[in-house]
Amino acid sequence: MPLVAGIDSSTQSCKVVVREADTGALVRDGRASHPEGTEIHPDRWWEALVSAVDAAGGLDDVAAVAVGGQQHGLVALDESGAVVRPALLWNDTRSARAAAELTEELGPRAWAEAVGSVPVASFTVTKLRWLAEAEPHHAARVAAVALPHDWLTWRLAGHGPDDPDLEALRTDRSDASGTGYWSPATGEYRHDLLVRGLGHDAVLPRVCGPAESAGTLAYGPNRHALLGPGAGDNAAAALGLGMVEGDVALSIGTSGVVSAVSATPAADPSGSVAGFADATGEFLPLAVTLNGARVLDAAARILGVDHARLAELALTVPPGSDGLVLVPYLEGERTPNRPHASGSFHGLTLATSTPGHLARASVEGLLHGLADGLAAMVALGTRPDRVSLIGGGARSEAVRRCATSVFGTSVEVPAPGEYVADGAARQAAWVLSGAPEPPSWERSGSQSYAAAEEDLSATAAMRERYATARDLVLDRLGAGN
Ligand SMILES: Nc1ncnc2c1ncn2[C@@H]1O[C@H](COP(=O)(O)OP(=O)(O)O)[C@@H](O)[C@H]1O
Ligand SMILES: O=C(CO)[C@@H](O)[C@H](O)COP(=O)(O)O
Repeated sequence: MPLVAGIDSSTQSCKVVVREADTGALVRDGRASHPEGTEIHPDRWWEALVSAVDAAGGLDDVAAVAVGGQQHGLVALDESGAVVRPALLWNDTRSARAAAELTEELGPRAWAEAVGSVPVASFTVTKLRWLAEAEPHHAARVAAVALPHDWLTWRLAGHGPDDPDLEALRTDRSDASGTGYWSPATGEYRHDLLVRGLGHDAVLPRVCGPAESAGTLAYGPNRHALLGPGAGDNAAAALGLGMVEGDVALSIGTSGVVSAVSATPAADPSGSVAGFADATGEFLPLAVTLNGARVLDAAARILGVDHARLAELALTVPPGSDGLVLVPYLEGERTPNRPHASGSFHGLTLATSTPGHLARASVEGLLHGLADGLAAMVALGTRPDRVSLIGGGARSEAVRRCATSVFGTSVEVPAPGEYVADGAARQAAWVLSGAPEPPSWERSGSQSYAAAEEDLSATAAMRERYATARDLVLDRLGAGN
């Protein structure tokens, strides 16, 4: 039976799965860490990919490969195929002023109509404007602009400084829709918006269809495997989960993401919802926070405990943390657009000054950010029939249980796994099959967390208290200068 590989080059690590193309059965997997930071040379991603592939037993026997990846990161290439400067990642907020300028120039409604989203600092077009203003010598050298997954796919096809064919760059609809210069509604690039950011035109990766081959692998001895077009990580996760309309995914990775499959493109002039495309030919409106699982990492660090103990502590305290609220803007925030904000605890009393309260308020704070995102999606027409929790943070028992009270609904927790890498593998199998639909792969082992009566009765008051606290935050010292 042929094998396929799926790769997830995400913010904190690279993960590889090798699966049977027909059944989706897991054959082997591997992972490797990425360095910390919001500015990373793409060579570090390549090195991690090579290590993760080695850990997964190599790619010699696979018939197709696809790459899912963190969205938006700016990979600027010169004429010789060299990377012009380290990539600015989706969670690098230095382009916040450029985002505000660009939004003001056209107006939020025009941006939403043109490209489905109002650009915030995460979007590639704002990073290009920052580059043009702050490092004009680098901007002048830019001959092509790619995203993390486009660049890795290009490298897997054997390109790079030794074979710098910029015209061979490929991407897909889902990741192109996070650039700020591609329209999910028309399926066309807006080179005028690219020029508005960068100051001049550049080669952009050709946008492949959902199951179109992006070329052939040139990695080690394997020169015959097909390359899939890849996808942005959220669209890859949707494919890995087999999401259909009515499914909402809450992903708690480095980012917090609420996403839902839709048959129509979204265009939200308020900027809360990004109107992205998915990896199957449909659309994937989503709302993203900068503060996902790292809020849990920070709370565990403050308390000097590991994740398991953090969860135990959190679950000693009732829903609503007796009024203690964390506004979790530890990295600034993207939804709402507050790139310079810092985090704040509100409602501290002698009674709430306990490790348990701090733990539960931290878990609830990150979930409130996602609940606000879901509310914005619902206002635009999303119908959440089933809510699933994925990403590293979903491994926490406290996240699972607190989610029922913050969201006021039951949640599904799919069996712990690498759904972005799985989605990339499923895309690879789809490309290999040449069929009109992706292969149906069975998924088992979901757990259901039902909302208890006392959880549900706390929801409205908690949401209201969070909404009051949400606006009472200080900017980070020195931020925005
Ligand atoms: N059991 C756990 N409880 C809470 N957080 C966890 C747990 N396991 C992993 N994490 C957190 O999940 C994050 C990594 O999740 P992942 O989805 O792989 O992120 P990304 O895709 O952004 O690289 C890390 O911040 C890590 O600390
Ligand atoms: O910016 C977005 C989507 O718009 C993020 O979802 C990134 O794509 C990073 O994802 P993770 O590494 O947190 O999974």
